[in-house]
This record gives sequence, C-alpha cells and structure tokens, in this order.
Amino acid sequence: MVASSVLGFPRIGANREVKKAVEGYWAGKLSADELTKVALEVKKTNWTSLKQRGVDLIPSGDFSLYDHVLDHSAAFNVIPKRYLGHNLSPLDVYFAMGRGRQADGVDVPASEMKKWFDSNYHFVVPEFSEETDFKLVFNKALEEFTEAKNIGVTTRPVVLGPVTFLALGKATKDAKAGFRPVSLLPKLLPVYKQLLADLKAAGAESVQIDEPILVLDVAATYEKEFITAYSELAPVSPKLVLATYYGRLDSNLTFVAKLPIAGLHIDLDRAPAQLDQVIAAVKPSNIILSLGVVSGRNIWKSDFQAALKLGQKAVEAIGAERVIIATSSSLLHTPVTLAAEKKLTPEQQDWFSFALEKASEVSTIASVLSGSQDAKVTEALEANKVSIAKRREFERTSDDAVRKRVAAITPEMLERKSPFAVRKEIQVKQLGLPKFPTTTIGSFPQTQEIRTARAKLGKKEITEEEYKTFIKKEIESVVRIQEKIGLDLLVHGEPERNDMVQYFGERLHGFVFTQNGWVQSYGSRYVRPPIIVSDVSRPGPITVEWSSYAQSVTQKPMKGMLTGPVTILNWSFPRADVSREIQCKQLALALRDEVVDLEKAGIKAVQVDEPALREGLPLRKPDWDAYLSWALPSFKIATAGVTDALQTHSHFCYSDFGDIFPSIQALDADVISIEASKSDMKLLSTFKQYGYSNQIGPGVYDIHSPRVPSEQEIKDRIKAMLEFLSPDQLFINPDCGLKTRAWKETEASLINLVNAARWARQTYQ
Ligand SMILES: CN1c2c(nc(N)[nH]c2=O)NC[C@@H]1CNc1ccc(C(=O)N[C@@H](CCC(=O)N[C@@H](CCC(=O)N[C@@H](CCC(=O)O)C(=O)O)C(=O)O)C(=O)O)cc1
Ligand SMILES: N[C@@H](CCS)C(=O)O
Ligand SMILES: [Zn+2]
Repeated sequence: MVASSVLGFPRIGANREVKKAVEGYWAGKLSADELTKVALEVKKTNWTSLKQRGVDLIPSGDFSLYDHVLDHSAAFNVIPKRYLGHNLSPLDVYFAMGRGRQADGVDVPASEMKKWFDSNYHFVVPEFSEETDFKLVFNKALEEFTEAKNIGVTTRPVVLGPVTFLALGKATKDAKAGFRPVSLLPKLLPVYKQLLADLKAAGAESVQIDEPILVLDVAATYEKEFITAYSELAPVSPKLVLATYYGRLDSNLTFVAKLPIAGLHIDLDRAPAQLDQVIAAVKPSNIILSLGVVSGRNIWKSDFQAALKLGQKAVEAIGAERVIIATSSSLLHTPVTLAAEKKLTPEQQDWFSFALEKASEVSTIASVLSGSQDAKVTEALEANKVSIAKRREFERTSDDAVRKRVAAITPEMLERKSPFAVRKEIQVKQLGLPKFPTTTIGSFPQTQEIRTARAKLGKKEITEEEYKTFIKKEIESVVRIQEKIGLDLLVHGEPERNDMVQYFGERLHGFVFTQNGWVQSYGSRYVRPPIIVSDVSRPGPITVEWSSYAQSVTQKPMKGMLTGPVTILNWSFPRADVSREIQCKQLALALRDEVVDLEKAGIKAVQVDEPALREGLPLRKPDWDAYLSWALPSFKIATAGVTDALQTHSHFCYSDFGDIFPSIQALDADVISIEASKSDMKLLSTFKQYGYSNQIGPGVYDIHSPRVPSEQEIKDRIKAMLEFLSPDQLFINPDCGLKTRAWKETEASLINLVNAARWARQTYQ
C-alpha cells in the first residue's frame, strides 16, 4: 500500500481566525486562554479535515501562533537575555522575540527576521552563543500529538531538525569571534533526544524531521554534524522521516542515504530530475521514499498522470510499501481552500488546488498507486484528466502583441541615457533636496478606516467616486503630516493599495485574484498572492492619478511608487506553462510604461520596489546566473525608459543582500534603500568590500516592531554608515514601509529620524 502524506498545513484558519485572535491578544481584547482555545479549534479543524480527505500521515506540531522556528527557540530555551527579567509570561516573551515590546517600562527590539529559504515566509532568527543553555522547556510536538490523539486523529509529529535549526541561527553579539552555531550540536542533541523519546513513549510511530538546509550548497559542510545527530537520535526516536524540500539534494545525497533514518522525503515539484539518483541511493537500504509530487508552493491542480509516472517508477524500484505520496513541502505557502472562492469563474475554479484540495490530491494519487478500484478514486482520476486537458487548451491562447513586444526588447532599452554622475547633477537641481535627504519607503499606516472604506467599496456600500474622494483626503493628510514632520522627499502613502503586489495584479491583464486566498507572510501578517494565468499587459495607467494628485497638493517633491517586475513575479503564483523569464519581462514592459507615464505627469522621482529580488535567487549557487540574467534586465527594462532627470529609487528588505550586492549595484538605480537595521548593520561591511557609487539609504530603524527608535539610536546608525559611505551618498529612511504601524509610533519615529538627519547635516558639513 502506498501511503499519502501532507508535510504541514496552513496554520492561519480558514477565516484568518489565528490572525484575529493573536492581534486581539496583543490589543488586550483576548486572554491567553482564549487565544489558546482559538488555536486549538484551528488545529482540530485541520486534523479532522485532513483525515476526512483520506490523508494517512497527518502533521501535528506544525501549528504556530507566530513562527515555527521561533517555537523551537522558545521550546529549547534559546531566548536572548534581553527578553528575560521583565516579569513577562512565557507567551509574552515569545511574542516579544517576534515583534519587540515597548510597554510598561519594557523596551526590547524584535529579533531579526529573515526569508524562509526562497519563499515570502519570514522566520525569526535564533541567536546562539557559547553560553546558550538548551533545555526542553516544553514539548510542543508532544502537546499537539496528544491534542490530536484526544480527538481520535493519529498524527505524525513534525519537528525542525537540529542541524537546520542551528544552521539558520546567528551568533549573539557577545559570542566569541568565529563562533559557529553548529558547534553547539553536542549540547543540543540531548534536548532533541528527550523530545523524540517523549514522542515515542506517547505512541508516535514516526516523526517528520525537517532538514531543508540539505538543499543548500552549505549543507555539504555539515556532513559530520548530520552523521553525529542522526546516529544519536535514531536509537531513541520513533521512526525518523527526514524531510528535504524546496530543492535538490545533489551531492548531499551521498551521506544522507547512509543516515540511520526510516524515511527520506524529497521535493519532486522543484527537482523532479533527482528521483532516479535518489532511488538508486536508497534502494539497497530499507529507507522509505516520500515523494513530494504535489506542489506545496503553487496553486495549480496537480497533473495526476505526471505524478503517477514518478510514483510508479519508485514503486517498481523499491515496492509500494516503501513509497509515500506527499506534498512537496508544507502547504504553509498555499491558501486554505478553494471552496471559499466565490468569484472565480467555473473555468478558473477548475485550474486550481489550494491546501485542502491538495490533501485530496495526495490521497487520490496514493490510492491509484495502491491499485484502488474505488469508484470515487477512478472518478477523480478521470476528472483530473479532463481538467488538465482544458487548462492546456487555455494555455495555448496568447496575447500576440505582448509576445512580440518581449521579443523586440533591445539592449538599449536596458540602459539609462547617461551615467549616474551626469544624472545626479541634473537630479540635484531638479529635486532641490538637502544633504542627508529624509524620505520613507512608501506606505503609511493602513488604518482600520482605510481598510473599512475599501471593504465597503468591495461590497458596493460606497461608490467608486466616494472611495476616491476618501483616498484623496487620506493622501492629502499624509502629505501634510510629512510636511509637518519635515521630511524632504515625500510619498503619497499608498492608502489605495490593499497590498503592494495584489494591487498591481488586480490592475494588469493576465492575472486572477482570490477573495480569501490568504497566506502567512510573517507573524500575523498575511498576503493574498495574485495568480498569473496568461500573458501580462497594462490596460492603462495604474498609479498616475494618485501620484499626480499627491504632487498637486505640495511644493515638496513627490516620489512615485511602484512594485518591480521581479517582486510582482516572486510574490504572485506564477503560471507554469511559460518561463519565469518571459513572465518577468512582460511585467517589466508594463511597468516601464507606468514609469514613463509618471514622468510625463510631472513626477520627478519614482521608486520601483524589488524586495523579493534576493528571495527569488535559486537556492544553489550554480543556478544563480541563469536567474540574474533575466531578473536584473527586467528591473532595468522597467526603469530605463525615462530621461536623466528622473531620479529612480529602488528598495530591498528582509534578506541577506551581501552576496548579491554587485547585482544590486548593476541595477543602476539612482538611489536604493535597503534593510540594514535588524541585521545589526552587518550589511555595511559589504559596502567596504564592493564599494557603492550611487546613492543609498540603509534603513535606520526597524519598522516591523511598534517600538519607537530613539534619536540617539538613529544618530549612532548614521555614524556607523558614514564609516563606509560618504555624506553626499546617504539618504535617511526607515528600513521598510510603514503600513503595518500605527500613527502614534510612526510620527514619533519619523520626528526622531528627521532630528537625527538635521544633526547629521550640522555635524558632517
Ligand atoms: C513588505 N512585505 C510584503 C511582502 N509580501 C507582500 N505581498 N506584500 C508586502 O507588503 N513580503 C515581505 C514584506 C513583509 N510582509 C508583509 C505581508 C503582509 C503585510 C500586511 O500588512 N498584510 C495585511 C493584509 C493586507 C491586505 O491585503 N489588506 C486588504 C484587506 C484588509 C482586511 O483584512 N479587510 C477586512 C475588512 C476590514 C473592514 O471591514 O474594516 C477583511 O477582509 O476582513 C485591504 O487593505 O484592503 C494583514 O493585515 O495581514 C505586511 C507585510
Ligand atoms: N513601498 C512598499 C515597500 C515595502 S517592501 C511599502 O512602503 O510598503
Ligand atoms: Zn520593504
């Protein structure tokens, strides 16, 4: 019998119950007990839904109130000292690590947050030093295994593996120079042993132990650690199924296949070509192969025939008892259910598969491979054939004008007319900005009032005209506030945008979007990625009306604000029938027209955000050039259609940009703003290594926390930057947009920022 498995399920609730409860708890509207109750209900619903859909190996322990890496840090006592000694409950310490805390005399910044591999999910970075005192403070995997058992669902607990947990962490500031978190493995293993032994004692038959680090090049340097870890853990644990996802094992397979594990999960969505090599490597052993054939990363209905081919190959080689059909990764990256979508056409409904539908898919594929004669299974198989054929039919339609335009892109279209030095002189005159110009990254608080107005427009409770009037009032108010604070280069505040990617998706041809397709991005922040289904084009200007209006109500320069092609692509669900390169270039051409239109409308600076440039980079270094060879030109296509006088800006956040800094420089934006505050300004040393010639605003404070940075902190950051950059290069700005913040802390922070910039002007004449 071939078993079916889901590696992880969305933990947000079908109606965003977890977001609402967590934010309610933060606002003091919900007690810790009430929050726990909501969480339990969501977990129970997930477990019973997966059981109903016939999934054999149902995950537990994958739920989280904020982030699963943070859950492990809290459970293992990996809690930086700054969060302790404030008389906070364990739950409040947990949230303080995630989002900082500034109340009742406690003032601690949030921990660093980073991209989870190549996804738009962010994890809270664990901090380690020689002093780290690992303890099993609580066994979350065991608690959830028991909760599921109590409602009659037998689950397979999910645990983040010890090597990945350490490898994703960073050294604390007080760790000795050269300290490597993985050196703590011998100290950490006893805690894992206890955790796993407890699960075994509670009756867990097998455990999914996630080691996604194995798909990175760096894992080759951890061979010794993997051998030590798994030789020690296997004897005391339930059967260990080692899960790898988001990429291929490559040469790491050589040592992985020899580990004392019961099963190995591989991602055949991202790396189908590895199947033969993996089969050959595990064949002589008893290792069970879990085949990730149903994508955890996209929302397209699986092609059962393609999945069955892969499954059949494995069954023939090692036997049905040793094969599991699984999702390629956790379904964390997909919305909960297609059933909630009421506005998709029946044709569109038929193309997609969200988390619950994917659960049915693994179950059906496994049943077919097991030789099931069940009428429902046969029916599902036939229906899938029809759906896939219809989609292929749709995919054959294309927009010839768009295709021709992409084919006609010339090298000249990628370059600005003059080099940066020439452009800078023209722009200085045109913009009249002071030294150390202050600006923000685009968005201002998305208040309840704004969201309610948009919701009312959606429900047709107000007219388009009334909505526009409301947004214009909001823009004018944001402009006045910036003028009052004394910012130099203003923004319109993005109040008209639900999200920086969804908004553009909704206004471009070639996309469809969901009503309830929420996916967790970090903590309680979710997104509804738009879906690219066909060739992309711009039916008309998107932002010009808002930016022009904003410019019309102020004498100060107004920065236009767009999301770049690479980011729109990476934060959407891309189509699967056309290369990402072509999709990106189609987006680039649409945005190029928008930038040109903004300049024609009198806007003198335009920011084209590319926060997802780094995130889209392939996980394996040998694949980087292939991505950069179209990602960088796409940005340049979007931004180079203007005169020298237009100051182009771009913004990057939430990744380590050090290793692709030369690529960022190659974008030739006049000004970039880049996240640097959370990562202890470590990015700055990159400037020393590579140099940077254009203008730059390394973020001076972290906006993902409600904490207000002091003026002194900002001054200290400016001082630190000036060790690597010259005063005439520097812009002063926060490290990302302010949409998630409240007005109170936004104004207080920006006043401190402007004061710090004024100080810099006097200090560095
Ligand atoms: C900058 N970042 C972004 C990333 N990815 C994106 N796609 N967008 C980003 O901005 N990745 C990296 C970073 C960090 N990530 C995020 C992700 C998400 C948010 C965020 O603020 N999300 C909001 C939801 C935004 C949104 O879509 N708002 C809509 C719907 C609002 C809503 O909930 N409406 C209510 C009705 C309200 C009423 O009746 O009063 C409802 O539908 O029930 C909108 O504004 O219209 C979030 O709240 O999670 C930030 C950074
Ligand atoms: N302009 C966007 C960038 C976020 S990465 C904003 O300010 O929200
Ligand atoms: Zn940002």
